[in-house]
Amino acid sequence: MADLSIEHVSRFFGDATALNDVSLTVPSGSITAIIGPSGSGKTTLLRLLAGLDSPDEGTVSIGNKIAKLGDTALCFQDSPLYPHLNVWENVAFPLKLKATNAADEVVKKRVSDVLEMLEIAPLARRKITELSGGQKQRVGIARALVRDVEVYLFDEPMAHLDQALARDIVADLRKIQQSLGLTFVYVTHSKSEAFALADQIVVLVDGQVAQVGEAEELVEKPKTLEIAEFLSPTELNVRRRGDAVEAWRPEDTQLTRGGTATVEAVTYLGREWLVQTTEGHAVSEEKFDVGESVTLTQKKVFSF
Ligand SMILES: Nc1ncnc2c1ncn2[C@@H]1O[C@H](COP(=O)(O)OP(=O)(O)OP(=O)(O)O)[C@@H](O)[C@H]1O
Repeated sequence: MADLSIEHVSRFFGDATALNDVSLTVPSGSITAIIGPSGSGKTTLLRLLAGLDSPDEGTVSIGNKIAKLGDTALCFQDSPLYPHLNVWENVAFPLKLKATNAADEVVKKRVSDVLEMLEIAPLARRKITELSGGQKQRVGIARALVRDVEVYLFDEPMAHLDQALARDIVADLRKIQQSLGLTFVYVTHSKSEAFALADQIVVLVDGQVAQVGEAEELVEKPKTLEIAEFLSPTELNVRRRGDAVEAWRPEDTQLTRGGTATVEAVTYLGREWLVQTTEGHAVSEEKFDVGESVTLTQKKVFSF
């Protein structure tokens, strides 16, 4: 297994620059998540890695060879499954295409193993039309993982699933990747999926790599206001003084009763309350009432 290297890759569509001089290494045997605002170039990058599109500038290589179609397996949010084939046949399909060099027994073993790992072995004989959304997506993932390739690519595979289902599948994916030492590139809108899965997270902004790091590093030391805003679970508090910008998360803001700020709105977040005041937002374990006077104390401030 070899590292995937993206070197000085740019992709233009007419006047639009979808990717601008992107360089990145995806270490073999690890998961790299690619996150970023809508339109930042995530899907464009993944299509280049899959060999479905070519860069206008730069190279994508695996080890010391330029990557080509077939070196990677791609799983989409709505992996198109063949409705006339059952689960087993759908998963075996990519291997059957190569049947000339894959013996029947090898195919059987590989398909059984993958169905087992994704906990869909009992569904092997079911028709695709008889599956739930989550089960279908497990079949789509199985059909990518059944292939023996250098890198597995995922484009928003959980986009249409509810959070609990997505969490279960993400946990299984992580287990499979770690036990087999596979290399994954995983594009997602979901920060929590990226945090749960990835060894390395790449933040793309406007077609450029804005920051690369582990989850904690990105959350605690965002390089730009845009990254801090993107990664904050709730709307950041921002103060501008000339060119200097300070920002702090509502989660890092303590709220006490009495003071110069007035509570304007209160939203229940599940376990805590988002309290919006005339002097900024705070997340509090205690409930405050609209109209109350409060004081906000910042526990951690980012300066940009
Ligand atoms: N085939 C195309 N023709 C023209 N412009 C394109 C094409 N594909 C992508 N773009 C543009 O390139 C930019 C990056 O698009 P891309 O789909 O890669 O972003 P994304 O980060 O995946 O977005 P989203 O999160 O919304 O899926 C966007 O401005 C998009 O409009």
